[in-house]
Amino acid sequence: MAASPLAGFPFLKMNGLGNEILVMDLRGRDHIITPAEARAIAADPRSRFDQLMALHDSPSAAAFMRIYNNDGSASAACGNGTRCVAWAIGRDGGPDRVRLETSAGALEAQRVGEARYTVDMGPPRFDWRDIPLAHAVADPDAIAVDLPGWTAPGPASALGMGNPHLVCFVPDQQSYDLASQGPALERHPLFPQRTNVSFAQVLDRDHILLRVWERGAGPTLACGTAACATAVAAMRRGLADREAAIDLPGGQLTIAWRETDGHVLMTGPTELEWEGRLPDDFAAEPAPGVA
Ligand SMILES: N[C@H](CCC[C@H](N)C(=O)O)C(=O)O
Repeated sequence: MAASPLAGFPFLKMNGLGNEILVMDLRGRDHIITPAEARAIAADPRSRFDQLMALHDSPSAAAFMRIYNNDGSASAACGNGTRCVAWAIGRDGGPDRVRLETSAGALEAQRVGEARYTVDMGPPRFDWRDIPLAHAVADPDAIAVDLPGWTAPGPASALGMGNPHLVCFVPDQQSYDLASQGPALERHPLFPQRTNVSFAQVLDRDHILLRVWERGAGPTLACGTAACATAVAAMRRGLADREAAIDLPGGQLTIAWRETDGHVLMTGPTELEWEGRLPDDFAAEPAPGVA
């Protein structure tokens, strides 16, 4: 098997509140990581990730980001990963403010501490075609998500942050096991591209407990776009003010839904764990019939 153009390629192993992020800078290269390569990289404990952030050349930003889940699927948004990319571009005297392009639009990240960033994640998407949903719904905040043998705690919210989100509000996290319902809800027929699944417990108008089953990655310690989606859904329901602290298993994000332009601002930390290289004999055999 021919050596992959990724053989020996460097990476940064980072995390955003424990959400495991790999950053690979492919700017100046013309290789686009395939789903099979992403899965092979994730399968190696030395380069494991929840999401892989691949940086490519952009005419209008520091980089265009291709985002991969560890199942090889693509996403147009990753909040924790975006903070990590901003740190990587800004390290060693780089810029404190970084513009990044994605297939869902441009993002601006601003350093607000040594390894802490505020990212303008853009506006939430409520139109069914932008989330996306399989069809129009009467009320995106009244989605019935009962499953065989499981009664949802109430009507859920469907919205997008460049990626799809289903937010279920629960009276207490202890009595709802996300791991048992996550896989089915991720594949809820209303979501043609699957969805990220959030169980949110509103503690106060500025404080929400959140657990997330991520599309293409399963349970993670934190999910930035889910924190954005959950905060917006709570605000739309009148359960939270325009800024809230979101407590995830990995730590806390602050989310603000700005009145002036409707953009969602996410603030949180980044962490560099190690710098590594893919094996010199790295190769990924695509699954038969799959790219
Ligand atoms: N699993 C998500 C992408 C990563 C989102 C999450 N890690 C974040 O920090 O926003 C999706 O397929 O839409």
